[in-house]
Amino acid sequence: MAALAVLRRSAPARLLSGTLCVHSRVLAPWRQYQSNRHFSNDKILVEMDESTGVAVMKMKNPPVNGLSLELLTEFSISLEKLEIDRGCRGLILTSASPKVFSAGLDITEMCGKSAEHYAAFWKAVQEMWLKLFGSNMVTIAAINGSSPAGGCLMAMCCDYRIMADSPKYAIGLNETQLGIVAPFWFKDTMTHTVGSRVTEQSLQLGQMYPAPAALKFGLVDQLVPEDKVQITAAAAMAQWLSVPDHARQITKPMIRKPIVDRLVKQREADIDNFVSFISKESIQKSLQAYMDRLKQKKQ
Ligand SMILES: CCCCC/C=C/C(=O)SCCNC(=O)CCNC(=O)[C@H](O)C(C)(C)COP(=O)(O)OP(=O)(O)OC[C@H]1O[C@@H](n2cnc3c(N)ncnc32)[C@H](O)[C@@H]1OP(=O)(O)O
Repeated sequence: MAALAVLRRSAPARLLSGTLCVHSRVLAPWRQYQSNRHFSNDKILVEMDESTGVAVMKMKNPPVNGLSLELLTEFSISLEKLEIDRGCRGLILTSASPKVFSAGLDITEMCGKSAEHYAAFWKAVQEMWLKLFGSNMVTIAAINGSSPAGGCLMAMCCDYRIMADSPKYAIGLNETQLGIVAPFWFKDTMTHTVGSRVTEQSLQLGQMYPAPAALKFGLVDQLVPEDKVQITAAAAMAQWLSVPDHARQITKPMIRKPIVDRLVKQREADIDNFVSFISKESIQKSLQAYMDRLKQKKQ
């Protein structure tokens, strides 16, 4: 079954055998979507180039692309659509806002809300991670601005990261600076990207790295001038897509599946941990103080 799934993604419909072409008729509803070159909802815009099989997904939640429940939900639905679309082989993830890729989780979703809300929010964060980190497609992050915490997580989920070459833009998992703790799967994702030693230090210090520093230890793979980020991502994607899909798609989970499985096994416990941690009065105070500091910075 797994091999069939891989084959179904890797071969364009016209190259498939009779049996699989019958499947394409069964899947008529998404073929309707396939004919659209663009689809968008409030927070996510997708532009699909059917000639290359590459979708560009833009987060659009101004001013800073905070990962709200709404954005995360739309993100997962959009990614799911692309994942089952046999015409789509690659995803470029970027921001519709200049200067910020994503400010990470929307802190207002974690302040002064009910336990039910926190649980729903955290489930959506998990879902985003499971879908993006576990994607069968080639995923490239075109990081066109700052990318703290959850924004960095999203970028690290991708197969390749291209960032705007400016010391004004920083990336990293800064959770401890907010008085909160990145969960084990954020840590696993960073370890997967840059190794244990850098992760240990970065996570404890909640360190944000200007783009040039991030390149030095492999948190990002390539820096290019800000106005070249998208075109470079498209070129890198073409290179990744020159590898036969079936071989690449069997290789990727050899490394990622054990990491995905760790969260899958502990999803409910991880939600309970988050809800109990974030509901603590001391944590709420800490987040509120951080939000106040962000606002004061402007005055
Ligand atoms: C407990 C379990 C672990 C949970 C794991 C948590 C993961 C996370 O992702 S927590 C979020 C961490 N994110 C940050 O620390 C980013 C904070 N933001 C910034 O550093 C900056 O905003 C920036 C570099 C992303 C952009 O800077 P700039 O262009 O100068 O924009 P402003 O700082 O003026 O922000 C504009 C506006 O947006 C509000 N805001 C910024 N970040 C967030 C956020 N993450 N959530 C909610 N709101 C955010 C900021 O307060 C400003 O609001 P107004 O003053 O009302 O305009």
